[in-house]
Amino acid sequence: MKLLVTGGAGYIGSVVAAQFLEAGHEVVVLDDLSTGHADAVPTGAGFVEGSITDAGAVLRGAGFDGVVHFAAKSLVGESVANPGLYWESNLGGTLALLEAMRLAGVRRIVFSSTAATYGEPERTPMRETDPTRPTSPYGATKLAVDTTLTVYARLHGLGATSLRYFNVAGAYTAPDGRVYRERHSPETHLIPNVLAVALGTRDSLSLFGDDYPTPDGTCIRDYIHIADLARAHLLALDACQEGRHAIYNLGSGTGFSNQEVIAACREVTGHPIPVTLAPRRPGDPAVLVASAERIQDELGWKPDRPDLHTMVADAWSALTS
Ligand SMILES: NC(=O)c1ccc[n+]([C@@H]2O[C@H](COP(=O)([O-])OP(=O)(O)OC[C@H]3O[C@@H](n4cnc5c(N)ncnc54)[C@H](O)[C@@H]3O)[C@@H](O)[C@H]2O)c1
Ligand SMILES: O=c1ccn([C@@H]2O[C@H](COP(=O)(O)OP(=O)(O)O[C@H]3O[C@H](CO)[C@H](O)[C@H](O)[C@H]3O)[C@@H](O)[C@H]2O)c(=O)[nH]1
Repeated sequence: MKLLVTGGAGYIGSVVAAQFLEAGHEVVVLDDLSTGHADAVPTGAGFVEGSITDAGAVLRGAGFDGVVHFAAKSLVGESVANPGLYWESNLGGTLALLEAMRLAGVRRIVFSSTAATYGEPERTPMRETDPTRPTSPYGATKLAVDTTLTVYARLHGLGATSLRYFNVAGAYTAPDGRVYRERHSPETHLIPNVLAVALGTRDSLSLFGDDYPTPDGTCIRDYIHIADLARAHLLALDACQEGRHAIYNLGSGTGFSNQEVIAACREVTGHPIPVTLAPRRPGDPAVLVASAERIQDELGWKPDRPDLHTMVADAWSALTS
């Protein structure tokens, strides 16, 4: 297939683009480099520097079979401070992309949705049928795109899949030896921030809260290895059916507390990793753990690397090699 990968210069999009190339597909990356890096675009992919609002010029008459859509603003805190930017980029940008697809006759899309569409969970593990009450504009814009995809599938015959990622971690080494790793600036995610202390680029890890109703008082999250997550996109694109919008959670199904993550990082790096207790971060639910049963049942996906130690070790070796 000939595929457009929006956001393919970012952490997740670059790995998925690499895996699609490995599987023999033709890939063009569309990325405005607002948070991504041109040198993350895999060798062999075409690259257009630009916004998803200009997707029409790329798609028109070019024979694309599908779009894999990662391009988005994705910082919860920034979305609270500047919701307009999130509605404009995430919902407005995606509407422009969907219209460009409709006009160019491109019939399949796989979309990066998020656990943040659910908000505070009513039960654990979380299922796709659970209520969606996002607690941030970021989660709300992603949910609005999910809803729009349902409508485009029903009214315009689009084949759409939303993958609701939980906490993506680790690094990917492609068969050609190239290493893809997380490079956000600012970095808000826990594992890269903990590893930055071991690397010496941060003095200590600010731990946001230790008074949550969990066994050790710190938040619990469901980490999924970037290689496992990326593989799900290939299955999802193959399974897209015109007129149907499917939604799948993507997590490993096991929760680890922030303290357990820090302990795993100490073990992998051999560094004591000093921690400074900080106030809770607004909007952080105590526990987010996925039920990934639906994608296991319907697409046959299951994680090969659910072990937290492996994710941390892969992230660490990508940082230090
Ligand atoms: N990292 C996670 O744990 C996580 C969890 C849930 C969902 N997601 C979603 O996955 C996707 C990828 O996340 P990531 O961690 O790789 O982020 P990232 O910031 O590394 O990648 C996003 C890419 O999109 C590009 N981009 C942003 N807006 C654009 C626009 N308007 N036009 C063209 N390109 C644009 C950026 O330059 C960047 O290369 C996002 O949609 C994010 O919301 C990520
Ligand atoms: O320096 C840090 C960074 C994070 N944390 C804590 O570590 C946990 C995980 O935080 P992350 O920022 O790594 O991940 P989130 O669970 O907040 O968010 C991620 O997963 C969400 C869904 O679960 C959304 O999809 C979101 O886009 C994605 O970044 C939270 O308790 C957070 O407060 C710290 O204590 N210190």
